[in-house]
Formats: sequence, C-alpha cells, structure tokens
Amino acid sequence: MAQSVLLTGAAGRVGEAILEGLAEEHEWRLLDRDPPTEDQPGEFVVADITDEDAVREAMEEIDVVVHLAGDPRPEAPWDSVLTNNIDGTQTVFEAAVDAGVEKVVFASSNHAVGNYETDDRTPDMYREHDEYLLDGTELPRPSNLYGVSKAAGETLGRYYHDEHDISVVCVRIGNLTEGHPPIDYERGQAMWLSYRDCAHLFDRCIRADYDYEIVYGISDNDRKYYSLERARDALGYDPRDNSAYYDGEDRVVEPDP
Ligand SMILES: NC(=O)C1=CN([C@@H]2O[C@H](COP(=O)(O)OP(=O)(O)OC[C@H]3O[C@@H](n4cnc5c(N)ncnc54)[C@H](O)[C@@H]3O)[C@@H](O)[C@H]2O)C=CC1
Ligand SMILES: O=C1O[C@H](COP(=O)(O)O)[C@@H](O)[C@H](O)[C@H]1O
Repeated sequence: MAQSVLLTGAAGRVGEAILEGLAEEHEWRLLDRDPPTEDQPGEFVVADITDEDAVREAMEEIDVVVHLAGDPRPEAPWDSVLTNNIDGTQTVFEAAVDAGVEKVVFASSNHAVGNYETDDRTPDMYREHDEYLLDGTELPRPSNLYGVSKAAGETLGRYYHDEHDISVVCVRIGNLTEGHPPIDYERGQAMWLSYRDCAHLFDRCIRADYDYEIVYGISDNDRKYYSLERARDALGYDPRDNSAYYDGEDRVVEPDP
C-alpha cells in the first residue's frame, strides 16, 4: 500500500536515488533547505530541520519519515554536525512522535563504525578473501565527528522507540554512487550502494514492520565487511547489484544475473 512519506534532505544525492526509483510508489512530501531545481513528485517544503514549527507543520498527515537531511561530510566541523545532524535529528524525532508518525527511517553512516577499520585489519578487510564482518550489533566506533553525530542519531532513535514506541530503522549507508562503484577505491567498492538498491532498500524501510533496527545499506558486493543479514531478515531487502561486476573502472565485467 502507498504510504504518505516525508522525505527530509530530498534535494540531495540519496534523495535523488530514492525518488528516481520510488516517485510513483508513495505519496511524497519533500523537505529541504535548498529549493528544488527540477519538477518533483509531490509537495516541496523549503525549510530547515532545526526550525521546529516548520518541521511540525511538515509532519501533518504523514505515515513515515525518511530522514536524510544533514551535513554529510566526513570532515564536517562540530558546530555543523551539532546543529544539522544532532539538533536537527532530535527535532525531527520529537515532531514525528507528537504527530503520531508510525516509522522513522534514519540515514546513518559507515562513519558511525569507521574506526573498526584499524591499521592491522586494513586493507585486507576490504577484500573478498577476508572474513571480518560487522553486523549492526556492535557498538559505534566513529571515525570522525560526523560519525559521532550519526551514532547520536541512532541513539536518539533508540530513545524515541523505547520511550514512545515509534518504529525506527537506522540505515548505516555505505558509499552511494550512480552508474558504477567508486573507481580505484577498495573501501568504497566494498561498501558500494547502487542507486537501484538504495531505492529498493528505502522502499523496504517504508513498507516493512519492525521495532528498532540498525542495518547496513550496501549492495550485495562480493568484497564486503558489512553483513546484509539483518536488512534481509528484518526488512526483506534483496539487493541486485555487486561491485565485483565492474572492473574497478566503470566497465561491467559480468552482466546482471
Ligand atoms: N551519499 C552517501 O554515500 C551517504 C550518505 N549518508 C547520509 O545520507 C544523508 C543524505 O546524504 P547525501 O544525499 O549524500 O547528502 P547531500 O548533501 O547530497 O544531501 C543532503 C541534503 O540535506 C539538506 N540539508 C542539510 N542540512 C539541512 C538542514 N539543516 N535542514 C534542511 N535540509 C538540510 C541539504 O540541502 C541537501 O540537499 C545524510 O544524512 C548523510 O549523512 C550516509 C552515508 C553515505
Ligand atoms: O557517510 C558518508 O559516507 C560516504 C563514504 O565515505 P568515504 O569517506 O569513503 O567517502 C561519503 O561519500 C558520504 O559523503 C558520507 O555522507
């Protein structure tokens, strides 16, 4: 069944991948502090997520919130992640609970756990033969202040779920690129998320029933150090892409199965 979905950060890259795949699947209300540059499916609200009144208004009649808005830079300074990623996310969760929203899908990041990539594990852990796997049950180990802000967002989700019973899924997104995996970047290839798998994963987050979940958001790459088991079991995620089907440049070496 189509859901009424509020998509924050809709003007960004992840928003683009989601809307490219799912424009017709749900009723969209889009929110971003930057106005749209082209036609969009649904109403577009130009607002900052730290503006409590605007966020509360955008939340009316919404079933599911997909919360992407924030500073996505791994090198982002503390004042920006504190305002946009932590304060903004708290404003979104609080307004969602008050509006009776059923589910919040939170865009977390690989950088919430980036410091598991220790000197003695890398680069082997980026390669197919290595068996090291994170599964979402491990504690956060952020690689920067941006990662700290994503771990904080996951914890806000845990709190709002436990205290207010709202369903929350935190997607630790890997590396989203369009068309082909990152070039000449083993880490990025191991955590590649294709546009179509991204749309499918967020569709499952919108439709599935769950309590509180942390899942990894990557394609079914041969070389991976993030388990997809929880995303498959809890959400029904069934990815179709694999960075191993590319030659490390932008050429396909094996067709889609
Ligand atoms: N692109 C990727 O590979 C990954 C993205 N993520 C997360 O996914 C989310 C989306 O990332 P991208 O689309 O790549 O970034 P982006 O920079 O392309 O899009 C973010 C959007 O959020 C908006 N925004 C930022 N702060 C805002 C605020 N205070 N109020 C309203 N709008 C605001 C921006 O205007 C922008 O359109 C971010 O939370 C990011 O941390 C996590 C891991 C990987
Ligand atoms: O969280 C994010 O992660 C991706 C991948 O990180 P990188 O350090 O390997 O580039 C990044 O591209 C994206 O901007 C960021 O939001």
